[in-house]
Formats: sequence, structure tokens, C-alpha cells
Amino acid sequence: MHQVSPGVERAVAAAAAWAARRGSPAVRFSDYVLGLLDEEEGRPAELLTRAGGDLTTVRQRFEQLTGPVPVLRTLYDAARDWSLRHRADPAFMTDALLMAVLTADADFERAAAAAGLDAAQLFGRMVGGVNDPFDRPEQPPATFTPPDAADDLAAARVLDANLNRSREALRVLDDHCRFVLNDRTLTEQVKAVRHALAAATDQLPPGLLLAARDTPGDVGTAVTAGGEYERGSPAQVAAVNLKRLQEALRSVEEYGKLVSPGFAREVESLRYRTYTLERAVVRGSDARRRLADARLYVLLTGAQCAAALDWTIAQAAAGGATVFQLREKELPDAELIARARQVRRWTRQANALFVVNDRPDIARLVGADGVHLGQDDLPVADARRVVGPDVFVGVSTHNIAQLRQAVLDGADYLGVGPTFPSRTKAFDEFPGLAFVRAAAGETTLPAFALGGVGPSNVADVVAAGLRRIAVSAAVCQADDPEAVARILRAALDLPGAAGSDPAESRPPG
Ligand SMILES: Cc1ncc(COP(=O)(O)OP(=O)(O)O)c(N)n1
Ligand SMILES: Cc1ncsc1CCOP(=O)(O)O
Ligand SMILES: [Mg+2]
Repeated sequence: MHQVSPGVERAVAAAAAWAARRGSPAVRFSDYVLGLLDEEEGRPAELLTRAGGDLTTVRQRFEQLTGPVPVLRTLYDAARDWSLRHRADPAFMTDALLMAVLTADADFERAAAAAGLDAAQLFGRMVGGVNDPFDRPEQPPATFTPPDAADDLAAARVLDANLNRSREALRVLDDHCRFVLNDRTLTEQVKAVRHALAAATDQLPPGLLLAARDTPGDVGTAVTAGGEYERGSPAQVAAVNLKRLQEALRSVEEYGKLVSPGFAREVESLRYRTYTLERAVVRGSDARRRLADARLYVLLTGAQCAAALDWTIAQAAAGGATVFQLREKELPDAELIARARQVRRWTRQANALFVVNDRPDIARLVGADGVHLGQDDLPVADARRVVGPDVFVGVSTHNIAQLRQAVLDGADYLGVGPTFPSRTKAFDEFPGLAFVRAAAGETTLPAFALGGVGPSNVADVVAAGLRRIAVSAAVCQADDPEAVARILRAALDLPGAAGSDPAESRPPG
């Protein structure tokens, strides 16, 4: 249901009467204009004469116009949207209906402009006092001069074009995070940026952007850049659109300074948010690919292993472990680095990835594939400065807020736990399987459930939605690490198990 002013009802009835006078039941766009202009004291007539138009001449021209027949409901929808946007009120008046009629169809818009009702020009006149353009003198808002000065109009044109570009790029990114990555955290982040951009744009003087729009006069529409139609993968589509978004926002920010410094500052902070988004999307895509096969991850602490580390690594790798972490809390640095160099060698022989716990410096010095950080360890960005761009950075998470933050921080993978009581580390609290479930529903970044996981409960983890685990005691304290690893891998790889790897099958919520 639409809420309309009595003036709108009278104008619509008058439009039908104009159509009937032509002998037709079909009410054309031009009939609506005539109906809207019927009331000489009405807002549309007032707007026209304020814009310097002559009511009688314009009426005569519109009587000559032919053209399409709109659906009234569609016009009402557009008028309500216009009113909502410019007056924050869904109940609309005749000026909103006039804007809807004049802008619904590009051909009619041009014909109407030629007949003396130029939507952009009328709209421009409404910019100064849109809340009641008739009762008040046209008061320009403090930050905006109506676009009769060429500079203002040019700035508004740049803003209009680049806000459109930004919205388009955000739509592409939304599709990427939602349908390609299947990632709730990233999808929400894109949505948040979209909303923030809309809120910032709403601060601009009403009508500014549409008043400046001049698509037919845009000298750049036919110019295409090299490579515009070449994309190698969905990840590249996302990367290109992230850049496009940042460039467009930069332009909005610069030209926005001419209109409103506050607006420009908000756009600047939004641009920074897109760098965070870029890091998470681009790094995360790479990590998802490089860690696609990492399902069984083994934490090694020499003193807690039943056998020598080199043997344990070889056995576990033969059973299907593909990632090993050196987790030594007690070793002096000199011993730690020596041990890390050995494990680097043994994991390479086993064709497995090697991660150092807690210590980016050691990870870098021994050429590890990754470093693992807890909530109290170095932040991801600082660790990355030490290890460089190619080394994985994993982050421990114990609740959903930490998990979302880790995704946005650009972590390559996540530890999710503790899930069950552990023989390796004591905990007071267990987020347990509920957190495993929540993590699986939240992100498709590689996520490893850990804490007391072993052959007896791995199926529960899988049923909760994760098909990756990190274990210590179950493998390192086993007499036959290979056999245990095989059992774990079989449970993780089981086709059609209740749980699923979200990267492969979870639809976005
Ligand atoms: C894969 C993986 N996940 C989580 C942890 C735990 O890290 P942290 O919370 O820093 O605790 P410590 O292991 O350092 O005691 C991990 N090591 N590996
Ligand atoms: C370091 C750590 N952090 C959470 S659980 C855990 C230990 C995992 O070892 P285990 O598999 O023996 O419980
Ligand atoms: Mg740690």
C-alpha cells in the first residue's frame, strides 16, 4: 500500500481524464505530466515556473507527445523511494510523482526535457530546500552551492560517477564473498562497507548527484581500457574490483572535499576499510587454495612424544598427516632453533608443511612454511612483517568474535578450540563442539578443530562441520602413529559424512 497526498490522487485522476480526452483508456507518461500540471497552485506547476518555464507552452507541448504507458504501481514505487530518500518519508507528494514520471523511461525523459520539463534541472532547483521547496526561500545547505556554477556541477558529476563505480564494485565483491568463497564473515564485511557508503552518501545535499548526471554527455562511455575483458579466475575478478573500488573511493574522497569535508573524511575511512577487506579476500583466497588438502595437522613437543621426532613425523605423514607444528615451550632459543632446523628437514623429507609455534623469528630463520599465533602472541600484521608474505600465519581462536577478527586480520588458517579436554594443555573452559559448529558456519578459511581430538571423537568434529583437525597426543603418544593418522584421515575424508567442508558445500545464509 502506498501513502499518497490528496494532490497525487487528484493528479492521477486528472491524468486518466487526459487519456480519456484522447479517446484512450491507456494513461501515458505525458498524461501524468499533464495531470500533475493541471493544478496551477500545485508543486509541479510551481517548480516549472520557478525554473523559468511557461505553463501554457509546456502543456501544449505535452499534449503533442506520444510515448509509452507506464504501470502506475511502478511509478508509485519510484515516487515512494524518492520521497524516502529525500524526505525520509514514504508518504509522497506530487513533486515525487513528477520526478518518478520524468525519470522512469530514458526516451521519455529526453522528450520531456525537449518539451520544457528537464528532470535534472527541476531536481537541481529542489536541491536547496527539498523538504518544502515552496514555502521556504531556497536556502542552500551550508556546504553546497546549487549546481549552477560549473565547478560544483563538475564535482557532483565526478561524485555521481564514482559512487556508482564503488557500488558496482561492492556488488561484485559481495557476489565473490557470498557465492565463490561462501564466507559469512567476508560477506558481512562487504555489506557493512556498502551500508556505510550509503549512509555517507545520504549526507550529501539531496538531489546533488542526480542533478549532475549527464550520461549522454559523458565523453568516456565509449573508451575501454586494455584488459577490461580479460579475467583468469574468480579471485582475479575480486582483486580487480577491489582495486576499482579503492580508486573510485579515492576520487569520491578528493572531489567530496569540494562539497563536504565531513563526507570526504568518512569516505577516506571507508577506503581504509577496503584495504582490510582486500587483505582478507586476497590472502584468504590464496590460503584456501594452498591449504586445500591440509586436513590432519600434528603438533609436536619432543618431550611429550612416545618416540623420536623424525620417526613420528615419517610415520604420521605416511598415515596422512600433511602439516606439522613444532610446539616447544621449554627449550632455550639455541636448542629451539637447532630443533626447528631438524624438523624443517624431516618435514621436507615427508613432503609435509612445517609450522613453528609462537615464534615468527624462528619460523623465518629456518625457512618454515608457517607460524602459529595465539591470542596473546604477536598480531598477524606484525608477524607478517617478520616472516614475509609467503609464509602462512595461523591464529588460535576460542570464540566467534576472535574468529571473525582473525579472518579480517588476514590469517591464513585458524585453530578452533579447545574442543575436548586435552592431555597436552590444561584449560578451564571449552568452547567445544558448539564453537566448531559456529566456526564452520562462519568462514571457509581453513579451520582446524583441536584440543583432545582423536579417533574416538573425530566423527563428532566432522558432524559439527569441520573436516580439518590439529592433534598432538593422539598421534605423538601413540605406539603406531601411522595407524592413528590413517584412522583420523579416513574419518576426515569420509564421503558424505554429516559434516561438510564449508569450502565445498555450505550455501551462504
Ligand atoms: C593449530 C593450532 N591451533 C591452536 C594452537 C594454540 O595456540 P596458542 O593459543 O598460542 O597456545 P600455545 O599452543 O602457544 O600454548 C596451536 N598451537 N596450534
Ligand atoms: C595447544 C593447544 N591449544 C588448544 S588445544 C591444544 C593442544 C592440542 O593437543 P591435544 O590434541 O593433545 O589435545
Ligand atoms: Mg602460542
